[in-house]
Amino acid sequence: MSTDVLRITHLTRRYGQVMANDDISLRVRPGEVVGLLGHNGAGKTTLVSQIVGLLKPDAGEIHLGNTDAVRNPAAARRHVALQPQAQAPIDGLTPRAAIEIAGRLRGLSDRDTRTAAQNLAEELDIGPWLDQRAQPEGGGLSGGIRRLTGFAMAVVAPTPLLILDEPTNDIDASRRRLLWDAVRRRGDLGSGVLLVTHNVAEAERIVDELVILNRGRVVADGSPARLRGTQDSDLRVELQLPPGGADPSEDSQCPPVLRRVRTGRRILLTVAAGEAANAVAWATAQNSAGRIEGFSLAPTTLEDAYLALTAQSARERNPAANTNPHTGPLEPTDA
Ligand SMILES: Nc1ncnc2c1ncn2[C@@H]1O[C@H](COP(=O)(O)OP(=O)(O)OP(=O)(O)O)[C@@H](O)[C@H]1O
Repeated sequence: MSTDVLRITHLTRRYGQVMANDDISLRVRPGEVVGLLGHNGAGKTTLVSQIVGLLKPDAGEIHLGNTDAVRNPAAARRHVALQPQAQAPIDGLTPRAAIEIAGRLRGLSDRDTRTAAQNLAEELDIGPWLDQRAQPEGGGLSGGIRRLTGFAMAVVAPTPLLILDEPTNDIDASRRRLLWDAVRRRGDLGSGVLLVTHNVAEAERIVDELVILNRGRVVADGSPARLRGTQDSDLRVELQLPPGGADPSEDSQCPPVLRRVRTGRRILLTVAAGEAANAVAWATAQNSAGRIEGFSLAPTTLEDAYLALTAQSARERNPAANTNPHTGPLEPTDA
């Protein structure tokens, strides 16, 4: 008997010549928030579609609890709630009606549904719009309120597995924070959560584990601290190059660099905390000499590691390539 709410083993799915999912294995345990990160076209939606039974794998297994989701998708769907990347089709409804309909479809009583809708409106701060009707072509309600309503529809009745596909799209900064807290709370209340996102920096705060997909493959997985791969005290020096500028951090005067990633005209250097003063002095000199347009110093984040990992994977697959679909032009050089 498995205790995992989701277990995927050696999952493979092609579209013609495109290997959309290539031998993917991952698991989500009860109470765990697992972030699934990847560039556009990395294979995230293909993976989610197979978990919820909308697409058949070419090979591999998917289990939701002890239910084989490939053989028995209808039974598996009872274990999972999904907030898809597309906006929920709620035109003609108020958020309250949409959330209550979702609750009833999930088997809640009328009374429990009403209470759940009210509580979610408070948790997500959408009370003022709860009885405002969504109109066609985006009228009546903003994209952010529609997105939050979609989240509320997915979580109105707890499920063992919750899948959220880019849940923060369109949402303003203050409500985004409420939403991240609400996602974390679903994990703390016992659901396993698979969180699909591009937002590496914000996801880092709330996930227990991360799986990084690159061109259909898992290129790294583990806790944010492990994937960051640096000491908590390490610092990031970000350099902004002038148009056509060369990377000045290759010169011998630059303090020792633990990791170096270039995305377009932006260069991210990871340096040890003890090198902070040297790094500032060196960057100030580069700035005065016009080799960079500006710089900043900040703690390292998972984004630095993510960019380095996906760049490394792209380089291994195609040593001649100089681009990465996530970041655009990229010339990574890991120190
Ligand atoms: N119906 C389809 N027919 C052919 N190719 C497809 C189809 N759906 C997806 N693909 C291809 O499969 C790969 C994975 O796509 P997928 O939509 O799963 O990526 P994604 O990580 O969800 O991207 P995004 O972040 O842009 O939503 C891409 O190369 C995409 O072009």
